[in-house]
Amino acid sequence: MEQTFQSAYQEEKRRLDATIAEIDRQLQRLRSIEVYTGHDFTEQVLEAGREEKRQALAKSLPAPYFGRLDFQGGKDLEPRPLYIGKIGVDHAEIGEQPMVIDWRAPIASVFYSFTGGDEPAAYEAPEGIIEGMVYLKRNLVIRQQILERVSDTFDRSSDQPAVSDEFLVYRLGENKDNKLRDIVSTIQAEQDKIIRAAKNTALIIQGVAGSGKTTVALHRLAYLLYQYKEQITAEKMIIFAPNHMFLDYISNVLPELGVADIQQSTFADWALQLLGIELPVADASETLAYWFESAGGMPEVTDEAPGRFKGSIAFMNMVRACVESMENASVPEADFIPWEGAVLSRDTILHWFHEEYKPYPLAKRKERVMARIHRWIEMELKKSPSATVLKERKKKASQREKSYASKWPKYEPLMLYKMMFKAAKMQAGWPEEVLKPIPGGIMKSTQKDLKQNIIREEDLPALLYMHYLLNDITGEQRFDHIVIDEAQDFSPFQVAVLDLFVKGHSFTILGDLSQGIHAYRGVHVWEEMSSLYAPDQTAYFALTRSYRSTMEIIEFANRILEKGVKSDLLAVPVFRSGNPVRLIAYGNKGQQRAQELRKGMQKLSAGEYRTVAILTRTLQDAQALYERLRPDMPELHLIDGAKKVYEGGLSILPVYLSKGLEFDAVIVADADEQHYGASAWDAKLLYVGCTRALHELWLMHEGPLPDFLQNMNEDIAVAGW
Ligand SMILES: Nc1ncnc2c1ncn2[C@@H]1O[C@H](COP(=O)(O)OP(=O)(O)OP(=O)(O)O)[C@@H](O)[C@H]1O
Repeated sequence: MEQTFQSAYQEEKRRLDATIAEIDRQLQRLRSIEVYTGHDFTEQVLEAGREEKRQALAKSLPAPYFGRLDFQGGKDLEPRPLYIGKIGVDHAEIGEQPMVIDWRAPIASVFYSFTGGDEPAAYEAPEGIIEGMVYLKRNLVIRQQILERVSDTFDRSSDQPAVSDEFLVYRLGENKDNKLRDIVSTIQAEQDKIIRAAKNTALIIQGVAGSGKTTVALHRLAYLLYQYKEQITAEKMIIFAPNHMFLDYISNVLPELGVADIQQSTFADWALQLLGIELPVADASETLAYWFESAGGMPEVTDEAPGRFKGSIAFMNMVRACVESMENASVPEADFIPWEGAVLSRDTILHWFHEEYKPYPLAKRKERVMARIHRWIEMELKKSPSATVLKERKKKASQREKSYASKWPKYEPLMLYKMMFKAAKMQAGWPEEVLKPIPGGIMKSTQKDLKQNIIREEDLPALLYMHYLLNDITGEQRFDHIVIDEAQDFSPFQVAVLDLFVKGHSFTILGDLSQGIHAYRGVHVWEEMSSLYAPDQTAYFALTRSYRSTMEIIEFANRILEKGVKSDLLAVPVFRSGNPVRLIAYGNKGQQRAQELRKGMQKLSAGEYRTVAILTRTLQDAQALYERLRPDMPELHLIDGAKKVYEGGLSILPVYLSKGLEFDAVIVADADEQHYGASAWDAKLLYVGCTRALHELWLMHEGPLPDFLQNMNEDIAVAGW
């Protein structure tokens, strides 16, 4: 065995040395060509191509590839070793197979989709489906040109050929720093299917915590840019994530994959910028405090919660009806009379507005009609009997034209939205039947907000929709692709409105209903989103394997889902065993709480763990504990909603802000009945908290644990330090 390994290592070392020498040779050759700075277009294009190649070669030099696949496909007479890397490198000789194949190339899909067995593997080449046999799948760790590890995931010549998780487990066992990483070397078959799914589909991905949703979505962007390079550009792709800290946390993955310039934003920031509204969105902490910090647990969520109501398709329809009724009431009541004796009848203007310019959006239509009126005036002026009369008429007409235009309503979303909620306007011809279903409480609170120029996040879909109806969005302004992360917190109206801003329903929508702790505004079932599309416009994927945590942590979290959330969306762990979860009762005196948490954190961070977090039930708790712990732990970071950068190291944060992040070790500060009640929502909060841990999870409590944490099997959880 050792001998086989040694010979494999030697073989790969030779191949690596040869590859590096060849890449270096190509790079030196390109660098020796003088950079063209002249004005000849053809030369400029050639120079751009050379520069792109120089950069690609330089980037691939430290670690040209990470995998090898021995594949006999199509007309091959014997298996060919294919080396797969982040960047493809062509052979210097024309006609030779590439030295390194880009991980996104069709043939590389076999490296990911092959799951063992004697059946032929297949991939979709431009010329059709190519079938073949896999003989070897090998993972290689290369750092700074040094071959560090050779690991065979599948070898048909071995006694029991089966695909092993050994290399994946090795990778998952590594500690994490403050940024999410790429996973090109260990993408799993079910993830690869999502990454390579067709562009013009609204993909909805339900994935358990730690199943790689965020990571997969980012790899999908890199894949789309490679596969559809003639049709799409990075600048026209956007990722929506819940907050700036999360965007910072994921900010390394795309550059690692060689992708730049993809837009990344929160929905609110993007919407406000597009609308040209300079007001900030109201601080969400009031809303969060209402739902997360209420003394008696979370208030009941109904469809009349402001976020649920204003996020519904019913509300979208109301907004449309309002804009339509505005259209009918648009044209000023009277005829247009530029001077006594000349009349442009209202009927003619109505005809222009409602018939001739119907294809244009409202704001454009108004512009067109006013321009037409202007042309009509000019024609009429030509009929003037004398220069003096002409002068007089010109002056009058210009004043009356301005005054007529001012009677025309302003087509501006915020103003229209305010009108929609203004009771007085309703009586003055606003379609009452449309507005009647707005629940009284929402009507009142929105009127109050708008009077004070306060816009909340849940108002944004309506404002965007109004913007769309008034101005339309041209093909040029549309995105090529949109990614929505943590989509369970998005509303159907948000997605429906974003659909107007993207070409071909090209979406990656990913989330986890079990982590739906913002259910007062998000979806409760995925059908709320998939029903927006015809069946052939959407596809649904479920990811059930969880890669983040050890088996013990995943099993522990599964029990919370089963018993507390009553969900069957359970996670399947990768075979990576660690320590059992610890359930630790605080010492007798309540004031020892801070000391014991400090002790816990110090124990966990003394070893190899680089990121350790304390998760509290509320922000207030996190702030108070931070103040107590900081004097002895100056390296501790407090994460509140306003934080823009995730620094890693030691953190303290409320559990609801931990969504999307991960830490080597997690301490849940108050996992008792008093802090987490019996509701499914409390269980979801704890589920989110527990699933943040990669290697170690401790739950501290004072008094009894909630029901759903009791009677855990000893293999999964043990009591005490
Ligand atoms: N195929 C894989 N190979 C190696 N690591 C993986 C793989 N898939 C996921 N991971 C790792 O699992 C962890 C979880 O990934 P990610 O954050 O993308 O999951 P998620 O489904 O978005 O999680 P959550 O919903 O819990 O926030 C990350 O550390 C990621 O690197």
